[in-house]
Amino acid sequence: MVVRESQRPGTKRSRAMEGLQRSRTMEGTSPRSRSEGPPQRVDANIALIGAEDVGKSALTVRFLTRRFIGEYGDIESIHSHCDMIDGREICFNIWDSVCPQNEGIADHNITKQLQWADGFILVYSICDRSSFSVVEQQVRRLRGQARTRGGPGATPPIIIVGNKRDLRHRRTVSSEEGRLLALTADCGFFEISAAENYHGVLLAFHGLLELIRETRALKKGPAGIKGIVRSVSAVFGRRRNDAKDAQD
Ligand SMILES: Nc1nc2c(ncn2[C@@H]2O[C@H](COP(=O)(O)OP(=O)(O)OP(=O)(O)O)[C@@H](O)[C@H]2O)c(=O)[nH]1
Repeated sequence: MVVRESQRPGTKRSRAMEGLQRSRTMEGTSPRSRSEGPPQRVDANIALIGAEDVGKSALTVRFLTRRFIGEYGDIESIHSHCDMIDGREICFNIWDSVCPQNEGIADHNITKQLQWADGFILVYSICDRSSFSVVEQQVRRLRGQARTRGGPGATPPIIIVGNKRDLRHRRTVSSEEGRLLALTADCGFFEISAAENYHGVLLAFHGLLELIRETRALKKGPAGIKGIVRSVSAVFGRRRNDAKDAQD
């Protein structure tokens, strides 16, 4: 397991941009995926978004370090985590975002995140109804922008996470509401607690990884067929030309 950490404390926003730059570099320098046949390393860029204080950093840190440390204001940032899963090296690049202050910034952020991310984790707190509304808006915004950019089905996979399950006695959003939103928006759904255990957090990240891989495989499908058609045409085109040359 490799966990990369920045060397100095910084604000969450600046740390996110550092992470963005670092993970782009990582993609560009993945040695095996470029030169030695089938790629062994898989990069998965994941953006965590949601309202303030829902536990985005707590979930990120829990996934990266297995620990829950309670306060996340000025800690050193941790953005990338590589692990062997099913015999493959998987590098998670995690963008732990801040909640935008207004609609304009929210739209701008989503545009940038859509360009970068392979998948999204939308987080709300089960004790904070307004954070659930934020997730509803974010799903609409993501779907809307992705449709404009790339047609239907262009949104990267999304997992909705209801966090702070350990505080169920203070719950204001039921599990059914979370599940229903995920069902209607065609997203995965997990209700977990970053504070309580690591396993649920792991399942959510790995669930998203699975969806990212499926999406990539689907994207490759038609291109693969096009590639075969192109090679067949090239071969037959060459044969026709060879035959013509032979006749001349
Ligand atoms: N009880 C409980 N508290 C949690 C859980 N996850 C996070 N917290 C607490 O909620 C507070 C906010 O957590 P953060 O991880 O900083 O939330 P955030 O979404 O990154 O917040 P912003 O950076 O403000 O957007 C902290 O005090 C955490 O300790 C959880 O699963 N259960």
